[in-house]
Amino acid sequence: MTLKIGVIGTGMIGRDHTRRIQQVLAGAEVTALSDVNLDSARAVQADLCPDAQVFETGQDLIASDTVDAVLICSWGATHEEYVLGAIAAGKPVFCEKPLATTADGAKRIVDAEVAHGSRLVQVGFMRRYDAGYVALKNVVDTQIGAPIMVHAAHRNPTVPEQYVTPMAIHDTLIHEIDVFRWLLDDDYVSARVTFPRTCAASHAKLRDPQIVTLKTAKGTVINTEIYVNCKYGYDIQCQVVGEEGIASLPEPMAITKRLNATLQNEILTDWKDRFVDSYDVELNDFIKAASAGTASGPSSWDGYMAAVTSDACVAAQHDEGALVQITYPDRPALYN
Ligand SMILES: NC(=O)C1=CN([C@@H]2O[C@H](COP(=O)(O)OP(=O)(O)OC[C@H]3O[C@@H](n4cnc5c(N)ncnc54)[C@H](O)[C@@H]3O)[C@@H](O)[C@H]2O)C=CC1
Ligand SMILES: O=C1[C@@H](O)[C@H](O)[C@@H](O)[C@H](O)[C@H]1O
Repeated sequence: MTLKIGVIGTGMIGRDHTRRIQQVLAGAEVTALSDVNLDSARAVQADLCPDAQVFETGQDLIASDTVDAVLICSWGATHEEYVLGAIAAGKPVFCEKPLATTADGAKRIVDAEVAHGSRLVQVGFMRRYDAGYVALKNVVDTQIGAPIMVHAAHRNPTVPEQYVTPMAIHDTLIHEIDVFRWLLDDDYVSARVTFPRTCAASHAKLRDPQIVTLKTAKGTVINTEIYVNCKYGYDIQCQVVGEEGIASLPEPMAITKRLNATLQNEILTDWKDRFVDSYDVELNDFIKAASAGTASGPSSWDGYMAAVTSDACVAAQHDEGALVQITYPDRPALYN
């Protein structure tokens, strides 16, 4: 059976995921598209899936018989209504991060899925599918003893003018927030933010860089530097310090050059290239599970926990150096 997928939001990542489904992955095809900008949906239809139907609204797409499963790639603030719509229709749904822009919104999705009684939602936290993180987790789980500290960095060469201080959490750190819960099999209890001097390349509405310190229930302290005007490249670093040794995330593959009297290794500049393989693997996972009427991978609960933690980090941004406690309800049995 070929899974019929409807894509809501055909901007940058919606187009890229459509390309994946149409040209890279097996077992699914894009049969429907929707975007508030209908021209964008029509352009993706023309370029990648001429047989797909273009719907005026996302809710019409979700209700259509031509759609078995839904991919949500619209702006974050619109995710909640579409995920709730897909759950109400009983259709598996892949939702790009964030699951919702507020913790309350994410909790409404958790409650709806729990009431449905089985998993339908996968959140687009693709780093869990990255070969480097998977290898790192294997070493952390089996070789370096209990983790004590994590030192991490998320650096972008530059960001658009509309990127402001809280986005460093909601848009950027959110990947670390999720991947470290998974890597350490732990939950967070507190957050603290420190701002070094703002770099010259930033602007009045963006304090960049910033350092976020998260503490987990098992006592591990995670320091993550977010620096989105670092200029030199897109660079994701992660080092886990355990009782017996240290394990680091591998660098992406790069040719080492001896050239012009220097030893050189190229550094990527675009996050799309850094995680290109993991996007393929996460969507393949979605297609497999959705074809069986369910979902696997990062869950609504993970999306909710990321939202709760993001809110705490943003509160910590407003009170530099203060320790903000992180609390959440018990995890429903559906997510054990
Ligand atoms: N997992 C990852 O690494 C990444 C995830 N994302 C997430 O994907 C989502 C989309 O990001 P981009 O593609 O970069 O944005 P974008 O702005 O390029 O595309 C978003 C599209 O959604 C459409 N849209 C907005 N409101 C809509 C609505 N109510 N119904 C239907 N369509 C609507 C817009 O017209 C636009 O075409 C965001 O939530 C973002 O955080 C984005 C980049 C990377
Ligand atoms: O989601 C993403 C972007 O929105 C964000 O701005 C980048 O820093 C991330 O690495 C990328 O994966």
